[in-house]
Amino acid sequence: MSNIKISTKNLDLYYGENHALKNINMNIKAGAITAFIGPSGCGKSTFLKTLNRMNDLVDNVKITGEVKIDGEDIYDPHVDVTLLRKKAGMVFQQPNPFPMSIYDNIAYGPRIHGIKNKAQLDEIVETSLKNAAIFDEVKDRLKKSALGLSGGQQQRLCIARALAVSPEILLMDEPTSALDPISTMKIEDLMADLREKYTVVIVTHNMQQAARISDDLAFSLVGEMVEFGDTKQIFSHPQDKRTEDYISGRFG
Ligand SMILES: Nc1ncnc2c1ncn2[C@@H]1O[C@H](COP(=O)(O)OP(=O)(O)OP(=O)(O)O)[C@@H](O)[C@H]1O
Repeated sequence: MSNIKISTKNLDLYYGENHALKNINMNIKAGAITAFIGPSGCGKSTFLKTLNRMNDLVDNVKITGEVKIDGEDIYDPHVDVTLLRKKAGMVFQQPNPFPMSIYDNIAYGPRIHGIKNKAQLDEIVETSLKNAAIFDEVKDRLKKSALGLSGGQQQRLCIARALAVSPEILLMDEPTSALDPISTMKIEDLMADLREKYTVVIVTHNMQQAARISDDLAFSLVGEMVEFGDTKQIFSHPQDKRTEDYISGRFG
């Protein structure tokens, strides 16, 4: 069990009357890529957001059960949510760079966490951009606006921004769905590089992408986790007829 980074037990989430997550029990491995697939509205994004308490920001949410990261209950009242979100960073579907320079986008998080030294910030900016495989494309324009980058570049910048605060977990909500195939490939290559160093949890509508990049796969339907396990195993021998129907395109 020592390589389990995130675990949920009897996790239920309600938006008002809407029972959006139903008794989710799973163990997410450290240093692996875990992908979530399932039809629109089945609760993939909701689940992802329970892992760094982004749902706290939504009115009328009720969460019961347990979510643990490194064995610690993240819903314990003593948890520092800012530190939790530093540990579990998020990348969204639409690239969302801040309206500021490329450099400042990356330095923003470290500055908030108290790093003021210029040399140290320079180092973090360069390393983060390199780790997100975008440094060479932007190194001569670090002081220019991030909004001048292409969509694919903006998304890699957002990944660099997430990496800049030294997270342990990356939560990625359909990170390539707004991107062209070449940018998608670059992000997939990047995720392969990030594997092992980070625990990556990704929501994707792209079944081929899930098959290509993930180690473990979860398939959900209307809030229920239908099947969860080794990606290759699920694609070759799904245990549940509903999973089989979904991955073979006979569903929805
Ligand atoms: N902020 C919210 N307030 C109320 N209900 C919500 C909220 N966010 C999501 N829901 C509801 O919870 C359910 C799950 O939504 P969620 O966005 O998690 O699904 P999803 O699987 O990520 O969908 P998609 O693939 O379309 O992004 C849906 O019924 C949705 O309408």
